[in-house]
Amino acid sequence: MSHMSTHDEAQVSKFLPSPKSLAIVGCPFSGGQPRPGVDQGPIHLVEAGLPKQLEELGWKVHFDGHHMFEDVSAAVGADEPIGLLKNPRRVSKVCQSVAKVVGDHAKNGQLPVTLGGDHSLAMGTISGTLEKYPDACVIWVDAHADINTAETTDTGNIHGMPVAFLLGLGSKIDEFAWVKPVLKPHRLVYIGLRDVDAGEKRILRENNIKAFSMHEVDKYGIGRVVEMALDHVNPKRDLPIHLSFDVDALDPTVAPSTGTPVRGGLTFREGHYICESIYETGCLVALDIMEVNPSLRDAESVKQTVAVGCSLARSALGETLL
Ligand SMILES: NC(=[NH2+])NCCC[C@H](N)C(=O)O
Ligand SMILES: [Mn+2]
Ligand SMILES: [Mn+2]
Repeated sequence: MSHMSTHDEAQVSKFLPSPKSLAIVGCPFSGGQPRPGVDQGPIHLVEAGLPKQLEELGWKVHFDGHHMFEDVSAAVGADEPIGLLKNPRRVSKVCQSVAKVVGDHAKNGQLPVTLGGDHSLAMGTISGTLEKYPDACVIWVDAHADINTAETTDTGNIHGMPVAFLLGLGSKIDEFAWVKPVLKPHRLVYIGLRDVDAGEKRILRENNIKAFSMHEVDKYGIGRVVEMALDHVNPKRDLPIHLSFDVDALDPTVAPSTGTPVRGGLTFREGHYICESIYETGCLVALDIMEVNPSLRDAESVKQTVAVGCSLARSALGETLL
């Protein structure tokens, strides 16, 4: 049964030194989208006990407070839109500083766990990861593709655009010149998509980007989908993996407190299965948990969404059911 071996073998990391060590990068930032409150996501995740939960999984956990970005905001001042793009300078500066923090942790041999905050932050986290691991692949779990360019965006919300910046798509914007086109289309795969704009569908097609929408999850089941996704970006399971998890990939009944919920999403188990399987590869080098917004919906929904954010992180970092 060697083909079924991974689940019961304690998988050691292929890229991190031991003892295994992670750094929580709390990013209370909401400038990539219009709804206030998503900046409180990381604060709630930490207050719910995430650092201690990860310690209990055997990680040495570094957390020295959230990154407040005050200096950045002060330096930016008034932030007029550039074309349709909202808060462009603030988003750019914050992501640039996140890239530095994440990159430094990665270079120290720590696994950065970035807590959002809105998904524009992934422009920073993935830039940081790729600086240390240039051949890393990205698994993007989301209801949305977040691959709009300055030309295709309808909303101007930059949390719908980070992937385009990382791939170097769309017109160049001076304020984002620090974002290098470090990600290659064949090193990116999506799981969970179900609300993709027309312009984004064209971009996915034209760039041959592999995506497993909810249609494929229904058709093949999550087990096959994760296997096919890994076979696409990491066929030999020898490349580092950056997992960027937007909680709106989950069905709104599972993760209600998020800014752009879309019905028909991943079940609780499907979401956790993705995280568990990626941990089992031994290739995970960075994790993002994004778009928890504790100011949306009722108190019970908030508690549920924060708890699910914590449990996704635990699953990606080694928690098993048995
Ligand atoms: N990270 C997210 N929740 N993104 C939602 C993006 C929605 C839409 N496609 C937009 O560009 O505005
Ligand atoms: Mn999303
Ligand atoms: Mn997203």
